[in-house]
Amino acid sequence: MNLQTCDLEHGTANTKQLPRRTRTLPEQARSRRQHGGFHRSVPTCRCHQDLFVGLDFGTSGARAHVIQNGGKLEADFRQEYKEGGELDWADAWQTALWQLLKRLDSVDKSRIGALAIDGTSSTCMLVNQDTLEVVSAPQLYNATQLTSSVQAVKEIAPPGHTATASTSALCKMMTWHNTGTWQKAEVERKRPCLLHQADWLAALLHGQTRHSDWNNALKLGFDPALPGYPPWLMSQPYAGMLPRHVHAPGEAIATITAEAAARTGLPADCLICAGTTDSNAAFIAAGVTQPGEAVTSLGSTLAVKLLSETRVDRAEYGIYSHRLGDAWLVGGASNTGGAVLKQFFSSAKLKELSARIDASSPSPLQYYPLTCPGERFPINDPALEPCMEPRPQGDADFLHGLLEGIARVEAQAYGRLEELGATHLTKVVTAGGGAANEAWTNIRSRVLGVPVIASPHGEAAHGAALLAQQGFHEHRRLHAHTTCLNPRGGGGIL
Ligand SMILES: Nc1ncnc2c1ncn2[C@@H]1O[C@H](COP(=O)(O)OP(=O)(O)O)[C@@H](O)[C@H]1O
Ligand SMILES: O=C(CO)[C@H](O)[C@H](O)COP(=O)(O)O
Repeated sequence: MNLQTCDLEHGTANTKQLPRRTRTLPEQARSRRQHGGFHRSVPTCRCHQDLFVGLDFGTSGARAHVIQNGGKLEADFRQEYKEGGELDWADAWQTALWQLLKRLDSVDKSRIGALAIDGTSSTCMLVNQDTLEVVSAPQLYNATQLTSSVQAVKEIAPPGHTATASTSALCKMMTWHNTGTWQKAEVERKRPCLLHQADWLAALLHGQTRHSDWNNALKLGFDPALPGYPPWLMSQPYAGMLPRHVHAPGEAIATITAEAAARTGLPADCLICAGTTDSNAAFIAAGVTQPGEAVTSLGSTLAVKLLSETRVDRAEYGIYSHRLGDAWLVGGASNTGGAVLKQFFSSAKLKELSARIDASSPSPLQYYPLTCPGERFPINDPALEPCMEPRPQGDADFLHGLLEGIARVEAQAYGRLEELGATHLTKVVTAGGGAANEAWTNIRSRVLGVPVIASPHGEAAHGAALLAQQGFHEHRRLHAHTTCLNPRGGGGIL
């Protein structure tokens, strides 16, 4: 496999780093044509800009990583979502965005050259494409759609396409179509369009409303191999709702708007780059480059990504392939994970009980830990019931059963990928909150039968920052002497 790539660490071509991003010239030309090309204005040397920001919007909170050229951590922050009964997710994310950017005050913001955002996959909403106001409540990554919506997608998409999964962004678009949501918004002149969580948060900074990335758009039906939307999707009556410009992750979209620059203190020529999803960002942060190596994101949920020489898309198992440059990240996301543990134990209790577990001995308990009925992968069954009974007397034994149960789901996941033709698993690098648990790491290594290590950079936000760094250097290479400025006083389409 061609791993000739753009080195995420140093922004230069390298033969050992992640796969190089490719965009077809027609697409680039089309993009510029649609936007009348990019504005040449006062040249900015950018040589002073050597810091890059990654923002990760996960399930339990948001994080910011600021890195120096080369990837060394300059600063990092975590921002919990504001508490609230019926959490207004869009408001919670937006609040966390401005809070996180405010906390960058401790950094020399004039040195920040670019920023990228990752979010949870297929989390999306309808927004007003003129004002970015939210038109329909966000549907989260694990929100199972109406059977009628899923059936309608299965009638238009190829068999096994990831968009046919009951939680896909396309099934959410189909729900908004079948319930007349977008049509009603049109009549009310709310100019609706679909954006993913990461797309929308980035749009609040760059002011453009129809942009997404290969990874976020995958479960909407975007085909990263083209790259583009397939004819079966473009012929749908709601095709006009879809993001018009789908970028390779990390590609510079625009410079920050004047309003956002004034609000955040970021420099007027700060590039806002296309983002990705949280588990792809975690993969990038882990620095995995060899086929057969994999990254398990052990956060609120369990998402696995295997660097494979072959693409595998089998929605009946919840399996899909993301593209990263010329490589395929084959995997899926389970509803099991840390959120189940959080139902029973605080992080401190998890540490205390984990230290009492003998990881070398298998737990006799046969659990399938879930917070509620419904599983996406490796079993794609919206009605799958949790199995966490019988509960033993001792909490340490109970936790051992839960950790072992989640490890078995992980092993079943990787086993399924190999059964279906993905590259043989040789090593797992762990990201997310669970990576810190040594006992769990040892349990997982025993159950998986391969070495398991914690990612050197366990936070997805680090991967997003590497994407911003890559986008900055790529943009600088393409526009060595000029910087496009947003017609609204910030940055426009590049
Ligand atoms: N020591 C630990 N052992 C196992 N799981 C842990 C530990 N500490 C935190 N977690 C789990 O990590 C999860 C949070 O990880 P994080 O990567 O922040 O998740 P997300 O981004 O999906 O919200 C929580 O669900 C918590 O249960
Ligand atoms: O479960 C999730 C919530 O954290 C992940 O965002 C998501 O499902 C993983 O999907 P992808 O592989 O497209 O990144």
